Amino acid sequence: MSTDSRIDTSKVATSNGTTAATASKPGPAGSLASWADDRLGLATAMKKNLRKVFPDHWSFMLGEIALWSFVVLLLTGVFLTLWFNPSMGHITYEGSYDQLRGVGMSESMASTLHISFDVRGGLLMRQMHHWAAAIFIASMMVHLLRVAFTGAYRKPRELNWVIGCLLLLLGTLEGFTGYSLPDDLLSGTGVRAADGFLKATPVAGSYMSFLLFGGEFPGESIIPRLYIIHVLLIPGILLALIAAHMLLLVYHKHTQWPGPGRTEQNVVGFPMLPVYAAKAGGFFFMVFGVIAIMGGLMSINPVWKFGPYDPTKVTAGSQPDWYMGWPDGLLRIIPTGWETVIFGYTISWNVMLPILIVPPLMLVILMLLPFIEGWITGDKRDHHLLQRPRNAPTRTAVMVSLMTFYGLAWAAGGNDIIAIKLDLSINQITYFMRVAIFLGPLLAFWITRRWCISLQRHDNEKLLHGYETGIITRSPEGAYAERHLPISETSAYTLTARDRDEVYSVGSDTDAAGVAAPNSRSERLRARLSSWMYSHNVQKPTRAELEEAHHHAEHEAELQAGLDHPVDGHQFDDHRLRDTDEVPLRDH
Ligand code: HEM
Ligand code: HEM
Repeated sequence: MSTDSRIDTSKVATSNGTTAATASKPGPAGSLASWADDRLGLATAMKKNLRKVFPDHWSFMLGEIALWSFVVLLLTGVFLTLWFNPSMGHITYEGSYDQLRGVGMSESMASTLHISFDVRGGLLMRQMHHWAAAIFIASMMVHLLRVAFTGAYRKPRELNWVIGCLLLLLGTLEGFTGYSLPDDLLSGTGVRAADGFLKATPVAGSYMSFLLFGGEFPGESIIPRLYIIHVLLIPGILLALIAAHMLLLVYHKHTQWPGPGRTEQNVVGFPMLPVYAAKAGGFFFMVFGVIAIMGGLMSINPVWKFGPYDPTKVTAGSQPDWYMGWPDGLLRIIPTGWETVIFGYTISWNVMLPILIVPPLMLVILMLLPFIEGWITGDKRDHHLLQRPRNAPTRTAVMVSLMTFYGLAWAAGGNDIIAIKLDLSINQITYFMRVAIFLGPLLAFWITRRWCISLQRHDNEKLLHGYETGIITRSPEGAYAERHLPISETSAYTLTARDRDEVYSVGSDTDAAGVAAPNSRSERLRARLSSWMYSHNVQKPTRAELEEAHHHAEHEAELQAGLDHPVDGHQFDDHRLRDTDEVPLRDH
């Protein structure tokens, strides 16, 4: 309190252009704060933001895991730079790891071994860095799914979604450049694959490879270059984008789940200070702690077992880091020999499709999702209340379909491991995957959509007839019936807190003078997509239906009078439900 009022007073003094002394004499911290505020004017902004309210839900911590694991990456990464030597200069290893003594290797590999065996806490830092990288990218992906499945990417958060997609891309590249640095057999195999992918680019491929490697592969420049990309270029861009991501988050305010008292206009939650800051701070230490335990107890990337890179060797069962697995999987199942020769240039479809075409296409599709959805629905309203996945069956199904494609491609990346563990032929796995990668996503789409629609139907059942109690009663006529009791007020609110779907329809194709309306073809497409998107969705019951069900329930209760639990007739009272007949404002 006292700091607040002091900051306030000094602000007034500055804006009046006077240097009048403040009412009470500030302590050293207060003076410093006033001094800084006179020059930076941060007090007003800080005051507003410290009172900022954040809604609470477990799924909102996924973005935080990404944030805190990134901080761990920065901290451990800086430690590693103190000892890591990004040089391809050739030396003979003479360090303390017995089995590799006398073996020729690059200085970067030798320094990685040095960090692992001779630097105090070095192996812990390396392993923490590597585990943090795996967790960073995993948490980003699950966070992305949370955002997509709840419709949080709708207006006005589309740009933050796009920034998120860029973060995912850069995070993946950062991971790849990172595990290429030690120059062990596994990382060298990855770099050689990257060289092959570059060279598969039509026309410019060999020039690009020559530029990146500073001549023929592997050359002497690649590790120092990847090092600068890894410790300076990408972290710099990541930091800037994460800052933009957070600023937009504060500007838009966080979304919230619908519930009593929560509207599109307010945010219900805890203030930044003291509650949210304490929770977030505590959560940082938990993420740090988990990564430290993993780094301390679980071995990851034991480069001394792989040995130094040698272009003539590839270990059996080499696997990239998990997030690189899916393009590798596509590469493993694509039929070989798909090539076209045009004007003497070879176009290698078998490399281009799985690496240069499909993954970038997936990224573009991902980035465009909110824009495509917004265009089809014609919905231009701001959305701050989240949707349950079942209430957007087509969106949910599209996401599950994309996940299935990703999952199958990822599993194909481990075809050798699956073959060994399950004692299968690698060819059988390859043939299976070639079919599954097309059929799986379609099937997943269909099942998910039907599943969501069934859940919607189930919700309506609960609203109209209450929940099944499991109590079976027998009427005087001998008929058996299950007792239904009304659901709780909060559940009733949650189930009705959604808008009706409005199918987009095209007006007349021609105007009064018979002139074709502009874009009528695209408008027709939009209307068709919109009706496909919403078809079969179950809309929430109307007020009339609810009242009808309510009277029916009361009637039943009267009939069953004398039973020990009277049926609560107030389930559908007005104040307990969101107005079910509310028609959302729509601006096409
Ligand atoms: C470096 C990686 C990332 C960090 C550190 C990060 C961090 C965060 C945090 C802390 C939040 C608020 C808490 C929460 O909703 O979980 C958030 C929200 C958000 N993030 Fe991320 N995120 C990252 C990547 C992504 C990705 C990959 C996407 C999607 C492609 C994304 C899209 C969003 C959106 C749209 C919101 C607003 C959600 C809402 O208000 O409900 N972010 N992010
Ligand atoms: C999103 C951020 C980052 C990711 C995903 C990431 C990922 C990785 C990975 C997977 C490795 C291989 C580790 C191993 O040897 O097992 C690595 C190595 C390394 N990283 Fe990072 N890193 C990130 C940020 C940073 C930053 C900010 C720095 C330094 C400022 C840094 C410095 C290093 C160094 C020096 C190595 C080589 C040391 C070694 O391999 O033992 N990293 N990184």
